[in-house]
Amino acid sequence: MGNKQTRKRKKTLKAQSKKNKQINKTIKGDRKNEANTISILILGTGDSGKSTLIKQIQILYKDGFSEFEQEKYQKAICVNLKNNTKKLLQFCNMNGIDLLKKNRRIAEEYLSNVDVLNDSLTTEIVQSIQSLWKDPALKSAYSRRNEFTLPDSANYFFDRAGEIGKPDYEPSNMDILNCRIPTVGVRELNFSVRNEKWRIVDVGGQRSERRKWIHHFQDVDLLFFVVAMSEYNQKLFEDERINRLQESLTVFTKTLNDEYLQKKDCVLLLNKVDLFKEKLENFPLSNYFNEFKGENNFEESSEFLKNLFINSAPKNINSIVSHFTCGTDTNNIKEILSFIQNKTNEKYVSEVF
Ligand SMILES: Nc1nc2c(ncn2[C@@H]2O[C@H](COP(=O)(O)OP(=O)(O)OP(=O)(O)O)[C@@H](O)[C@H]2O)c(=O)[nH]1
Ligand SMILES: [Mg+2]
Repeated sequence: MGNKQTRKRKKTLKAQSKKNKQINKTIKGDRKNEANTISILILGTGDSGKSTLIKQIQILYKDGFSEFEQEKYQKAICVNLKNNTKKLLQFCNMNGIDLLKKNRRIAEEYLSNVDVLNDSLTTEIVQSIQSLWKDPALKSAYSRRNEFTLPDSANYFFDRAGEIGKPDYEPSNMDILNCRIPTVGVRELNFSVRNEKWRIVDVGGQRSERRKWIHHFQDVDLLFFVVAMSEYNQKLFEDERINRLQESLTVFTKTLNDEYLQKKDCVLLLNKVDLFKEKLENFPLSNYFNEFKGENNFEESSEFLKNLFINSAPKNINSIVSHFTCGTDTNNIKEILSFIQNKTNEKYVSEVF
């Protein structure tokens, strides 16, 4: 009896020890993988283009977007389209911008009847949106969008309202890149380039999200800081008294001063270069930044903003390089990521691998 029990115990112990060995092997494997992975953390204020970069990585180095994601973006695109129409109409009302006579009733009905979140995008709603978007009043409100909060891609979707309203509409990659969904929480993406492993972490950039950033500082190899250059004439969504680019600069300096980020390498992505170029024609940079004394052209204005950030970078970081980017342009992002990957590999491959 006693012998039988002892044999049973020995068998259990042996099985346990085998299991422990397996667990240790897995942990060791994970650690090895971790050590071989280059970790990037993307920071920047809300709406600067951080998640758009993650979407580009999905397109470039993964299999694009899953069915679940496509459905999520399709819903968001419809809600944003309805909501942005409402925002433009409200701005017209508040600022005494008169619509064409034929659109006044459409606008009234839209404002009182359309439930942005719950109504589906019917043919009738699409027709109203198309008619309103053609109205010079809405175009005028759109050109003054720096006075209120409207996603940068609103016009892209207004122009595609007919397509979006079709029952079999499926968002293209370009639609998804342009779709705005503010990030809440954290998203991590692992990907490989030429057999090298990378991990990229995307966080929310709005004020309420920033206190979560610190939890991700410790394991960073490379920091991306994204700035929307085109924000120079916009007010902050969270506090309309504050210039958005000024907020970005404050966050940049304060964050890079953190003790955990000392001696880190930073890539400054000066994003939304397309919108920046477009805006300069009507909104010279000197109207918003008194210190800028240059000519109102892209070269001098962009150089000023670049230096504003580079010169404000704390001395304790290891290195900082900058790139002008257009987050929605896949080729542009591919080129810049390849450049960064080559440079980073030169540094980290010898250290990490
Ligand atoms: N025109 C243009 N639009 C851009 C560019 N980069 C990003 N966008 C758009 O800007 C909007 C905001 O981009 P996101 O990537 O969601 O911004 P984010 O930094 O992740 O914002 P949070 O999640 O709130 O922190 C989206 O509608 C993008 O399509 C760009 O270079 N040019
Ligand atoms: Mg985001």
